[in-house]
Amino acid sequence: MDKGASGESGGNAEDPGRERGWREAQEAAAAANEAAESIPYGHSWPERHTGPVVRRRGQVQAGTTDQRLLDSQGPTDWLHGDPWRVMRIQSEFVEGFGALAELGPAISVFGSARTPVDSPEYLAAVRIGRALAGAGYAVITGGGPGAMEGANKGACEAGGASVGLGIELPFEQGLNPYVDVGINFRYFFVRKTMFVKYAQGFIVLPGGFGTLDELFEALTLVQTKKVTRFPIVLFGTAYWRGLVDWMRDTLVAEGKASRHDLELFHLTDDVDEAVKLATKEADA
Ligand SMILES: C/C(=C\CNc1ncnc2c1ncn2[C@@H]1O[C@H](COP(=O)(O)O)[C@@H](O)[C@H]1O)CO
Repeated sequence: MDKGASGESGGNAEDPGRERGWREAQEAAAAANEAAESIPYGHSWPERHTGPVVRRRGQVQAGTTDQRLLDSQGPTDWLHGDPWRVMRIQSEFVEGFGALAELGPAISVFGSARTPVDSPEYLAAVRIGRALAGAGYAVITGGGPGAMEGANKGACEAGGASVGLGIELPFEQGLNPYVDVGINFRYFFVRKTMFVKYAQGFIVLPGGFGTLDELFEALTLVQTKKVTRFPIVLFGTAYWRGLVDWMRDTLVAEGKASRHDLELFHLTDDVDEAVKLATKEADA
């Protein structure tokens, strides 16, 4: 803001009428300020409302939010504080919702970032992406390499919508070249909301911690009925068998999950079956 244009006081030296009007407005604002801070609503304590926040007694801050915004030239540590982070988090939701709201039916495909390009798993991801595009579904991945890239490649080459929801990581990777709509997120939890909110189901290829995190987030959401009608397909029976056995023989056997929870997901090695299972609720 160019404060010099109207002088340091904020008045207008070339136009005495405007200068007087401005000063009167300032005085009225100051009086209102003071009144709000001293005897509001008949109470005897100072009170100030700033949006939904009420401050009373010693917690009342001087000035108004606008004043603090426009006058501030002080330290910049607020840039790194939580209130500012909340704005960034909010803006990530806004950007994500804005970019994906009109995507149409979609399936999120997860899998290892380390799957080699020349592996059967990469090829399976390509085939899954292609089959989903052929069935009229957009493919949403984490936008990274490996299985994510395979699924985006299949979708992109088949003319489908290929979406990558990237994540800021210490080792910068960038979105894979087959992503046609890409969003880079700072926050995992915002990104995870998008995977669920804009997909009708999940297909999960073999993967590590990141993939397991996404799988168990989805399972928890379905188990707790936070999402309904949301198929989860584990692709690669040999890879997932050990985990499923452990769920049955340990989790369920020791009463940490119900027998019915094992019905919250499907297991297959067949691309067409994976697509059919993942899309069945949306097609129903
Ligand atoms: C590890 C390497 C690159 C990481 N780059 C990633 N880019 C985007 N998304 C990622 C990345 N790494 C993990 N993810 C997310 O987790 C899932 C895969 O994690 P996993 O531990 O490999 O199973 C994946 O679905 C993403 O959403 C260098 O190769």
